[in-house]
Order: sequence, then C-alpha cells, then structure tokens
Amino acid sequence: MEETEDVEEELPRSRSRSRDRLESNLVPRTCRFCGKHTICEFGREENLCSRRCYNQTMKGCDVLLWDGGEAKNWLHTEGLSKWSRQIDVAHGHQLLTKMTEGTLGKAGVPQMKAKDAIKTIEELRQGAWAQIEPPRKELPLETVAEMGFKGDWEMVIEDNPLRSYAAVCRQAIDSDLAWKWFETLQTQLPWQDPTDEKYQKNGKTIARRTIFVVDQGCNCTYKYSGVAVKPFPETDFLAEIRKKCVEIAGLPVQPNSCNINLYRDGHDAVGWHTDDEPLFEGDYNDICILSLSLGSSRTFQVKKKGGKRDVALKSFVVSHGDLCTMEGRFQRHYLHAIQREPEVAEPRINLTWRYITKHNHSDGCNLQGEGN
Ligand SMILES: O=C(O)CCC(=O)C(=O)O
Ligand SMILES: [Fe+2]
Repeated sequence: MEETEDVEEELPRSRSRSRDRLESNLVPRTCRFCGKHTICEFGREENLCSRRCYNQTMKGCDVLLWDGGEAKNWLHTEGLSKWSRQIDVAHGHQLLTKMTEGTLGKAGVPQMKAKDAIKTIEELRQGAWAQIEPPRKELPLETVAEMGFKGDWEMVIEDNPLRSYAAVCRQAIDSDLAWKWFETLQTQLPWQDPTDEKYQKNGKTIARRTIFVVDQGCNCTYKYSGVAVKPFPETDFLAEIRKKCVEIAGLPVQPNSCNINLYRDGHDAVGWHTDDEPLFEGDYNDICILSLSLGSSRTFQVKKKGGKRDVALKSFVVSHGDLCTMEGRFQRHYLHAIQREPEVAEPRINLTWRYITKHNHSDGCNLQGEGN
C-alpha cells in the first residue's frame, strides 16, 4: 500500500486522471439497462451489468451517430426523402448500420434503391463520422501511448470509430534481463499441452505449450475454443516480471492473470482469434491486454473481424524484449494471430497480462465479480 502511495506522488497528470476515473468506477452503480444489478468493478465502463444487457442495448445497432438533420440531407440526396418519415419512425433519429435492404423494403423503398442505399451506408460507415462505439469525448479512454508513462509507444492500430487500439514499445526490456526471464520461464514453468476438443478430436494437443497464471486465491480455468487450461497461481518470479512490464506501460491497476505461450519453433502458432472470453469481458468493455515477447522474433498479425480470410490488415515483427498492447474494444472488432513460420528454428515465449473482471463461480472460484 505504502509503495503505491509513494508512486502516486510522482504520477504524471494524465495518469492520475486515469486513476481517478478507475476509482470512480469502483463506486457501486446500477445497470443502465436492467436497473437491477449493481455494478462496481473495473471495466464496466458503460454501466451495464452483463453481456446480455449490453446486447439488449445494442439490439439492431451498431449505431451511426448521425444527427437527424444530416440523416435527412442524405436521404434527400439519395432520393429517399419520400420515405424519410417511415425510416425515421422505424429508426428514430439515428441511421443504423443494421438497417438492411429488408428493413428499407418494409419502409416501402424499392429494391434497387434499397440496394444502393445500403451500399452507401456501408461506405459511410467506413468514413470519419461513422462512430460505432461510444466516442471518446463521451466515454473517456486513455491509451497506454497517451498516458506516456515510459518508453516509446508506436500505434499500430488507431481506430476511433471502433474504439480499438494496439501499440508496440520496442525493446522495452533490456536484452540481458529478458534472456534471464526467458531461460527461467522455459525451464521452470509447468508447461501444459491441452487438447483442443473442437478441432483435434484425435487428442492432438494445441500447436504451442501454454500455462494460465492467476492471482493467488483465483480458481478460474481459461476456456477458449474447445481448450481448457487450469489456473496456476502466480509465483514471486512471475510477479516480478509482471510488475516491471506494468510499470513500463504505466497501467494504473495490476492485471490479475496472464496467459503464457511457448512456441517451440516456427511450427508452433496461434490462429486468428480474439481474446474475448467472458472472464475478461472485452466484448463490451474497454480492456487493456499487455503482452511481452521473449526469444525469437515472430510476426504478429491483425485484421478486422469479417475481413478477408487470411489477409492481415497489419503485420509487424515482435522481437525479444518488445511490449505490445491491445486496448479499448479491440477484442470486439479485431482478430490477431501468430501464424506458422517454418523457417524460425528457435523458441519464443509470450506473456499476455489480462484483467479477469468476471470470475467463474462454476469453476469453484469464489473471488468477487459476477460469476457465470
Ligand atoms: O504470442 C503472441 O504474441 C500472441 C498470443 C495470444 O494471442 C494469446 O495468448 O491470446
Ligand atoms: Fe490472443
């Protein structure tokens, strides 16, 4: 405790503000959708108590924040003004991206016109004003790069409409120290080889070794696409690594879990996925995942959900000692992967620290946070 208070004295302004915001998040509030459940945990930025309530508020949505006047102008230029009343009645003053040819059809718009209109809506959605997630001026969010605590953070993804961000800080950890960590982790962690029930029915293990580290007292199993990894309590050595990396990133709250992967060589990989498991609630909250790369360099790929199969939007090399972040609603809108690179002969270890905000009571975890 004392140590935290000492550090607070030295916080830059932006970081203190961010901490104030987190503290105000800890004040119990009521879910703005159901009004029933109290919410008081870190991460529940939109005053919603569960995925269900989030989905309800977002029903038919992906709202383009478009004021009524502007929408009317657009309808006019599209030759749709004749139907604007029906469309307004159907959709209020916001034009919804989920507005389909079908909904326009129901409002009486002829098929060809509806087709063209949907095409334009899709184009507009890619445009600067197409704000799908809450804008940052309404719901504040500070990225690690903006907090600017330590290190030189380069933005890899900066997508305001989707409230999605990713950044990299090259050689954040001194090479010798990073090798010391690498060797201890490689030789001393009780690496697991879970089977992937969904894709590898013959009992074949996943294409990397792994371990899921949690705070002492947490018993949440990490379950993703047919894989279940039992929790392993954080050791002092792992805590030392965490604290150093979190300090560099300037995260105001310590993460309470870490997924660690060992890629034995370039044949090991992790396919396109999001870290959107219920434990972390990244599907409907701003979350920050901090990641450290140790050992051989690999290519980290990023693409938008629904993007072309196997075509990355961004690819960048992650090397020994580099830190990366994925922030905001990144897990809701973007996929990431470390694909096979058969030419890589040496191993790599990756640690990704995350915040469990919804502990899994059915796994026998008694920690606070709504269970599932
Ligand atoms: O190895 C990496 O850099 C990514 C790992 C990852 O995406 C994960 O553990 O979910
Ligand atoms: Fe991931």
